[in-house]
Parts: sequence; C-alpha cells; structure tokens
Amino acid sequence: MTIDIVVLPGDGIGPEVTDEAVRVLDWFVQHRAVPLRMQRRLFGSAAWAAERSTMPDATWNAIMAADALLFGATGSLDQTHIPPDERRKGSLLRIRKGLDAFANLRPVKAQPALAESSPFKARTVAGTDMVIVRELTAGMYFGTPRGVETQPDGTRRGVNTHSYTEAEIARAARFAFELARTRRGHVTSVDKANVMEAGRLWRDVVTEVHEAGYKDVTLEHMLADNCALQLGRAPTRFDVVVTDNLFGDLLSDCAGAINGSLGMLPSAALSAPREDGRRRALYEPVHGSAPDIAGKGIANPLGAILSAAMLLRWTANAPAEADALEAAVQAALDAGARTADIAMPGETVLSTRAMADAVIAALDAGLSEAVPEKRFAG
Ligand SMILES: NC(=O)c1ccc[n+]([C@@H]2O[C@H](COP(=O)([O-])OP(=O)(O)OC[C@H]3O[C@@H](n4cnc5c(N)ncnc54)[C@H](O)[C@@H]3O)[C@@H](O)[C@H]2O)c1
Ligand SMILES: CC(C)[C@H](C(=O)O)[C@@H](O)C(=O)O
Ligand SMILES: [Mg+2]
Repeated sequence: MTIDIVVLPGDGIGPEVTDEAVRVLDWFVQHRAVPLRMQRRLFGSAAWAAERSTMPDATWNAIMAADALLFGATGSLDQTHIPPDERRKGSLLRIRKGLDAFANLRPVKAQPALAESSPFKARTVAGTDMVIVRELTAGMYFGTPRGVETQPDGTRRGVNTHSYTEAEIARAARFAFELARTRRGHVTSVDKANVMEAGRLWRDVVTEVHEAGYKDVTLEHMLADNCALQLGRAPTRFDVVVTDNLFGDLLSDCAGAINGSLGMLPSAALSAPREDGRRRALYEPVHGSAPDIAGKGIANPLGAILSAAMLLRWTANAPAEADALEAAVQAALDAGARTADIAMPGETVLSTRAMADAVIAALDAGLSEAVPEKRFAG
C-alpha cells in the first residue's frame, strides 16, 4: 500500500534541509522498495507570498488526508505584513493540534564522532541515549484564557494559561511508559510540582498511571530546573523523559548541545492509533528556520534526515530501513563528514547537499549493514 507523505518545507533553512531528507527517502523508494509517495505543499509565509493564504484549503486537506507530514521549519522574521488571523491559520501549532499529535518524541543520542564538537566533556556525554517525550497538544501553548489586554490604567497585561487535564497527562504518561518498556525501562517525569498546580496534577497523574499498570518500569520525578542542569551534568542518567509542552521545548534545545548542534536532533509527533491502528504523524527536525544561516547552503541536514528515519520506523513500518539510515548517518560522521555547526577548527566543512551526499554514499556502500548494533534510538 502506498504511503502518502505531504512535504511542508516552510521557511529559512526548512527547504534546504527538507530537500535532502526527501532525497534520502527517495533513495529508499528506489533501492528498498519502500512505497512512499511524496507531494510538496506550500504553507505559512511561502504560501502567503504565492497565494495570499498561509494555509490554502488544498494544503490543509492534503495534511489531513496524509499518512504523515515531513516538515522543515517555520518562522520568518518578517511576518508583520501578514494579518494575525492568517498567521494563526498557517501555524505549526494548528497543524499539531489538527493531527492531535500529542506524543512528541525527541531522541538524543551522543554520536561518538562528535565528542569534540560537544561543549561538554567527552566522558560526560559518551553513551547518552535518551528520548524526550514532549506532550505537544496542550499546556501553555494552548491553554485559555490567552491574549494581551489593556488594563484600566492603560498599561497592557499579557496572559497565557498553563492548563492540563488528567486525560492529557495520562496519555502522555502511558506513551512514555510503553516506550520505556522497549528501552531500558526508566522514566523521568519532569514538572514544576513545587510551584504550579498543573505541575502538581502532572506528578499525581503520572504516579497514578505508573501504579495502575507500569510497576515494571522505574519512575522518578524531577523538577524542570534541575532537569536542565542534569542534561548537561549527567545526560547518561536519562532513558525516557516525559514532560509538558513548554518544558519539553526548552529541555530538547538544552539536549541539542550534547552533540554540539541543534541541527542534529530529529523528532516525530504521533497521534493515538486510529481505528485502523495507524497513527497520524508529523516528522520534523527540532531546530527552527535559523535565519542567521538561511540561504547559504550550510545548514546541517542530519536532524531532518534522522526525522526521515523516524518516518521509516513509525509510519512506513520499515525498522530495518530506519536502522540502515541511522547507521549511514553514523558512518558518514565516523568518516569525518561535518557541516559548519559540528566542525572543529581545521576540519573540512561540507555544504548541506554534500553532507546528505555523504549519507547517501554510506547507504550505497552498504556500510549501514556493517554496523547494525549502532542503532539510533527512536
Ligand atoms: N519547529 C520549528 O519549525 C521551529 C523550531 C524552533 C524555532 N522555530 C522558529 O525559527 C525561528 C528562529 O528561531 P531560533 O533562531 O531561536 O532557533 P533555531 O532553531 O532556528 O536556531 C537556533 C540556533 O541553532 C542553529 N541551527 C539551527 N538549526 C541548524 C542546522 N540545521 N544547522 C546548523 N545550525 C543550526 C542556528 O543557526 C541558530 O544559531 C523563529 O521564528 C522560531 O519561532 C521554528
Ligand atoms: C516553532 C515553535 C512553535 C516550536 C515550539 O515551540 O514548539 C519549536 O520551538 C519546536 O521546538 O518545535
Ligand atoms: Mg523548540
């Protein structure tokens, strides 16, 4: 059965890195007969420029009908000319909510070849292998009331609401425990139960879900500020980290430093299984549009390429191909392929395209089969 992928390159470096992820997926279509059909669609600033709509109906309908989305990045510095309603209509948050993609997996695995690129000591990061499960469809990003109001004295007040229902917490917790069972059986639940009521509820519900059905998994609770510290101090202590939408956003960027660049991190956002057992899914690198380097052809495409590997695993049900792609990324890095963000002084710096070429060359060489034990956690 053909798997329909909608490709949304987006802004800044989004199109640059997504082109390479598509090229790599095409390799699998051609060589391994993974039946993917990819169609590219405009949304956001690019769609506004072309069609005066940030989310043309045809794009939204394609998103809703697709088996998965491959997303680049959103975030144009110059959106002031787009009316606020239109900006919301074409937003990534609307897509995540529309798919009900509540479980956002952000794997972080230390690449031995990048030990020197990390700002942390090699002995600190060596062996790091964790997945952050970020709740993606509730919390501070979606709570109401929200907005900016003018107070009686004429000054403004900005409001966002950190809101979680029991059901929203419980499904994220269940996902994390299930995932931990396929890994090292350890979950760290991260909150601010010491100051936030919704944080207290988070801790209580995660504990209840654990008691009710996951006693075989080890659960620890950690305050979010301490977690930010421990990600730099002792990242190997983490297996599965489950946390809310806002903390998950911040902590995954912290974890981006482990390999020296946010450009290395992939993600998958998954819905609950539908009636046919399949999950809606959105695959995107963790990084944004990186306006500081956009248009230069120097962005690191590995976060996008590793997101494509997650697509092979979670949507295409092709775990061997996902393993092969992750191993090819590792082989390219082991052979010295570096974009500017992960290069050390004196190392040859590759363009975005050349880095993807190095991954494809590793796939061609079949290096992937030679290192099956070096799996990237997903
Ligand atoms: N999922 C997304 O689409 C997403 C994620 C984060 C930020 N954003 C948006 O992106 C815009 C820029 O935000 P920002 O600068 O704070 O975050 P960013 O993630 O775009 O960039 C942060 C830093 O990491 C570097 N970087 C990021 N990706 C890289 C890559 N692939 N290769 C090499 N270096 C890379 C950038 O050059 C920059 O120095 C904002 O509009 C923000 O809202 C979008
Ligand atoms: C672009 C932005 C809305 C997004 C977020 O905050 O979720 C990004 O930072 C991310 O990490 O995916
Ligand atoms: Mg972020």
